[in-house]
Amino acid sequence: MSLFPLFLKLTARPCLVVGAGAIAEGKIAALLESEATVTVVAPQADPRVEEWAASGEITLLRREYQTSDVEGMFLVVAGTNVPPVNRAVYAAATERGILCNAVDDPPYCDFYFPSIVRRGELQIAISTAGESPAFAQQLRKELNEQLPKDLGPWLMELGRLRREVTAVEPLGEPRKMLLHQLAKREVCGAQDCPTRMIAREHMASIKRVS
Ligand SMILES: C[C@@]1(CC(=O)O)c2cc3[nH]c(cc4nc(cc5[nH]c(cc(n2)[C@H]1CCC(=O)O)[C@@](C)(CC(=O)O)[C@@H]5CCC(=O)O)C(CC(=O)O)=C4CCC(=O)O)c(CCC(=O)O)c3CC(=O)O
Ligand SMILES: NC(=O)C1=CN([C@@H]2O[C@H](COP(=O)(O)OP(=O)(O)OC[C@H]3O[C@@H](n4cnc5c(N)ncnc54)[C@H](O)[C@@H]3O)[C@@H](O)[C@H]2O)C=CC1
Repeated sequence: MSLFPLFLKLTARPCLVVGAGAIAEGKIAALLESEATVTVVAPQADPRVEEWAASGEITLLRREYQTSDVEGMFLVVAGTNVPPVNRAVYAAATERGILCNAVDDPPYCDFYFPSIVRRGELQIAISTAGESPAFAQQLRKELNEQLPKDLGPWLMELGRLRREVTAVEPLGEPRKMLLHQLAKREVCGAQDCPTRMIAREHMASIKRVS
């Protein structure tokens, strides 16, 4: 199987989660993290899901799923403990061209959830295409141990510098080389960091010329 990897922008996109137990809860948390507009339908909801509903972070429909729930959705996750329900959700979504994941039921998934290592805006998503979710999880833990803890703030600063550079330096080889230089991670303070000094000098020389 050859899966296509991508990172979706879900901000304000309507997403449906069917089920509100332990498994659904993790999916809802991930969708909220991506700023999706989340509707959950389930007769029984775990406490954390009830909290999200009470604080207005999600819309919770306290009843059994019905086919029309998928109407207008961008993405659907079927995470009940009743496989035939999950499969019916998948069928309804598919009929309407909506992507769906029936949790832990690969033939009824248009996409799989990856294992994620995260540092701020940096995300490393691991997929084994369902060959071994346990291995995906173990690799996540290994990478998490190895990656520096402060990569998130460092990347934010790098992004800010990159925007400064791209605002003044036109597209081309010198700009590319400078950005590669900046992206080399040095263990040093922000002010005396050689890559930042290079950037500062370069920006100053651009200003002197113009
Ligand atoms: C295909 C996929 C579809 C999907 O659900 O998206 C799927 C399917 C199945 N998982 C099963 C079992 C387990 N899943 C986990 C854990 C995770 N499973 C996740 C994703 C995926 N799981 C998708 C493929 C991902 C990939 O391989 O790249 C992760 C990465 C993300 C997430 O779930 O959000 C998350 C780790 C997150 C993390 O910690 O980083 C563990 C580990 C544990 O629980 O300790 C076990 C037990 C050990 C084992 O089985 O390996 C079973 C058998 C169920 C049964 O026994 O009946 C099936 C069904 C089947 O294989 O047929
Ligand atoms: N909990 C776990 O650690 C694992 C669970 N799974 C599988 O994931 C699935 C879900 O597990 P849990 O979240 O633990 O189950 P759960 O029992 O905690 O929650 C099930 C949820 O589905 C809802 N539901 C049931 N019928 C429904 C319907 N007709 N319409 C809408 N909602 C409905 C319930 O109200 C409840 O909110 C199960 O198939 C389980 O086998 C797989 C691996 C691990």
